[in-house]
Amino acid sequence: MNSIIETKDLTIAFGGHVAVNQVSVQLPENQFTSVIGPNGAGKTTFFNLLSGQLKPTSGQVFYQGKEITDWSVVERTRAGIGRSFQLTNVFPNVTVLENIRLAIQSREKVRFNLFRHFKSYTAFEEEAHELLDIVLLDEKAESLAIHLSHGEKRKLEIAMLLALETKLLLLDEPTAGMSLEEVPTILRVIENIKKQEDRTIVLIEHKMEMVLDLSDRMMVLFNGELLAEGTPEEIMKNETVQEAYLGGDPNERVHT
Ligand SMILES: Nc1ncnc2c1ncn2[C@@H]1O[C@H](COP(=O)(O)OP(=O)(O)OP(=O)(O)O)[C@@H](O)[C@H]1O
Repeated sequence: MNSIIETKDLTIAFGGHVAVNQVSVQLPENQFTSVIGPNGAGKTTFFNLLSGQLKPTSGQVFYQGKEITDWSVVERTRAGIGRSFQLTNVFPNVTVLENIRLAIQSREKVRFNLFRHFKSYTAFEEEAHELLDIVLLDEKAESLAIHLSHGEKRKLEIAMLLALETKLLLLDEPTAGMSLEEVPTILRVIENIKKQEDRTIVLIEHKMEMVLDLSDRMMVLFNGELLAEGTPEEIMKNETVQEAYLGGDPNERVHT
């Protein structure tokens, strides 16, 4: 199995506090990996190190076999690493469809060269509808982005990542702040993306039970360290994980 991203002894310290401590892990291509761990375990910091928002104190990051430790966020984005952010590139007073179309257009502009023809406006729109279908948002295509619910905004954010042809989607707790009714649909969106070739999802989730069935792999962070990595089954059986994360009770899956 090829790894899309790999870290070697990845470490970052803020002052005296080591937030990510010597994490060495390989995340396989075209799989869905969830990153779990209690508050302050270092999950978001680990993501920031993968996306380039933070530079490590020591250690390395490799993407598709190439070392990218010193690459900027922009370089990583261009290479296909996309981090979900709170809709910083979304135009609130523009329709959902237009937002996606503009993202596709900007992607094509970056790639434009003499040997490639620009896609037509209709082709952009068709692709935008396809992406909205994947994130279960096509019925809101004509709504202004500003009018979307919290959950719908998260879906739009994911569609934007897809529009930019992101290969590695780093999703930081997409279910956070969602209503109970919205949570299952975001999980269905993840299932839809999993069916696509050339997409790898790595997702931070606080509640292990939420992603247990969907995950191909899981990695558990605890106090900045990688406690375990493996299939959900392996993680559930792992005694260190049970003791540290689940308080020693194998039936107690949910961390709150
Ligand atoms: N910029 C920073 N400066 C100082 N300390 C930081 C900084 N960013 C994170 N930390 C600390 O690093 C540790 C890990 O934080 P991080 O946000 O990565 O954890 P987390 O697992 O994502 O937690 P949560 O589930 O609460 O989001 C915490 O103790 C946090 O206070």
